[in-house]
Amino acid sequence: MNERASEQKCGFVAIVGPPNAGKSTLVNALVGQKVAIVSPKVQTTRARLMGIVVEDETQLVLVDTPGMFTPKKTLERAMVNAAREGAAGADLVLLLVDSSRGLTDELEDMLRWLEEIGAPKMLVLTKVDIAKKDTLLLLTQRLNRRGQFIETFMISAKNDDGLDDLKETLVAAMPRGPWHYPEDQVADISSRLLAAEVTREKLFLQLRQEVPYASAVETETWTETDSEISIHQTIYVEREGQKAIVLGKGGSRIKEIGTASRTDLEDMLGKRVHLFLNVKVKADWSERADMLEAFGLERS
Ligand SMILES: Nc1nc2c(ncn2[C@@H]2O[C@H](COP(=O)(O)OP(=O)(O)OP(=O)(O)O)[C@@H](O)[C@H]2O)c(=O)[nH]1
Repeated sequence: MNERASEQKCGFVAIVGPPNAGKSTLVNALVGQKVAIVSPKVQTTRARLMGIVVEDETQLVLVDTPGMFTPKKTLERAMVNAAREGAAGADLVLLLVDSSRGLTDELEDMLRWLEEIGAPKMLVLTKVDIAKKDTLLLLTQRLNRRGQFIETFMISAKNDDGLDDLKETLVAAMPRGPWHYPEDQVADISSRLLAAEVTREKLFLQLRQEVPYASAVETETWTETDSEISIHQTIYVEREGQKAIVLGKGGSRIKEIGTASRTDLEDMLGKRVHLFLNVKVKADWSERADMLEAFGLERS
């Protein structure tokens, strides 16, 4: 422990909210680099990921949770559990609500769910850059009427609006205590898992309809020198037809996915990356405990 340890503050902030509310985008913006994957499709985030922010003597551990929804399959149950665990152990819970969308049934379910969580809660209205003023004000009023939130913020992660204020408030709310992570650590998932998530983000960005939801990515090997990293990943899909879609005509789609993922990985890792992608059909991957564990999720 260093001599500043007695002045240190550290706490966990759970980021919860309906699918697509902008949770991962906020985590990345506060951390200042990409630690969570983002796409316009709902349910992109599957595991519980942590982003770590240091501000003077305070370490904020942001727990990015999957968007909550009604689970049907094993994979979905594991995602909902990951969100619940993230909120249960937190010092503070931020409910993120897409302010361009208004009050939805999904949000109502979530408000009821939050009532059972003991930690103090703050409301964060996201995407104010695309919200209508009337919708925003009405939504704020209706959500605050329930008396659950100790503070309300309006932010646009896209325009960097309201983020400093939010960060300052979070820092002030953290309890005294030693840091949980080394000073230079920005995420608590392994590089292998993060690399798999980056490729999965490209599947979400480049493929339509059900294919991204039927896909999972595993990093199989990782070989690193001072200047280069060789990564082999397997993309699992559920059916032959989906494999053909991921590969594309003459392998063109998988090539594009690989290039996009490699470019991001090189930026994130600061080294030259050689990325090798392989596609396999495994019909039941989302029901198999061993596979969910390999993708950073535990079975419910
Ligand atoms: N206009 C605008 N779009 C935003 C903003 N923040 C996030 N988005 C977009 O909203 C979409 C969803 O963002 P994510 O950060 O993936 O949302 P999420 O809540 O983590 O989603 P799940 O993984 O489904 O739980 C993406 O297309 C983002 O680019 C914002 O401040 N303004």
